[in-house]
Amino acid sequence: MASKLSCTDILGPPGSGKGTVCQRSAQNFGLQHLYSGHSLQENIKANTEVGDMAKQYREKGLLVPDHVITHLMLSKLENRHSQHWLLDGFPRTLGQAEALDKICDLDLAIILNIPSETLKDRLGRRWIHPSSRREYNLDFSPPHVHGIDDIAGEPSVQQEDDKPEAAAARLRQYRDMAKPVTELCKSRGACYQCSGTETNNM
Ligand SMILES: Nc1nc2c(ncn2[C@@H]2O[C@H](COP(=O)(O)OP(=O)(O)O)[C@@H](O)[C@H]2O)c(=O)[nH]1
Ligand SMILES: Nc1ncnc2c1ncn2[C@@H]1O[C@H](COP(=O)(O)OP(=O)(O)O)[C@@H](O)[C@H]1O
Repeated sequence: MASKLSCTDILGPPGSGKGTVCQRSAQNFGLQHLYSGHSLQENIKANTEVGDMAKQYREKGLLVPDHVITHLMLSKLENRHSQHWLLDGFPRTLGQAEALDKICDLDLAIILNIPSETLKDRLGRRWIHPSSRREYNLDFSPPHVHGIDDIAGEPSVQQEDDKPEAAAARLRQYRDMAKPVTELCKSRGACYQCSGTETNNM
């Protein structure tokens, strides 16, 4: 039987800094960063069937159905078997975690615990250049000119699901879904919990 994949998982609510931590870790340790939000965004851009469906869920701040995201993510993981993966945004439900568990040995789960007021504040200040997905934060990593992407010189925008109502729905959903996922990850590998309000100090 083929050996299982090897992966590290970064878990946390929307705005907790998963993407920021993953970008730094992928660069510093040569890991392959796989980000579920980005994979869905690629499909939205390419107008695929998955993309059309994902767009509707995203705009309301809802998770896309398990079978859709699981199929998308597992097919990417299985394509590059020799790689050590750094997973960002997946799994988010127990169903996703169980599907991943069948093909992947979890080396480490890093869980980001950030106070909800900080999360709301960060999401409200996150702006994105749509075509490159470059991210800015009005305090933490501001662009040179407000609302303009530093490299393309084009407008950056606030995503629909970072606006207050959708962001609040996403945070509520995370609270409802996260516990069994973190419990499964804890039972499988080393688990490191980071708490605080500053990514640079975690
Ligand atoms: N003020 C502040 N903003 C941060 C910090 N760490 C990350 N951010 C910003 O908060 C937002 C959410 O971070 P991100 O890495 O995208 O989180 P994710 O949604 O969990 O992937 C982004 O706009 C980041 O630039 C921090 O320590 N302080
Ligand atoms: N593992 C997942 N399961 C279901 N939906 C997902 C998953 N990952 C991303 N999504 C969808 O994409 C949206 C944006 O996710 P993401 O870009 O990871 O946001 P954030 O960085 O704010 O946590 C989610 O609100 C959800 O609709």
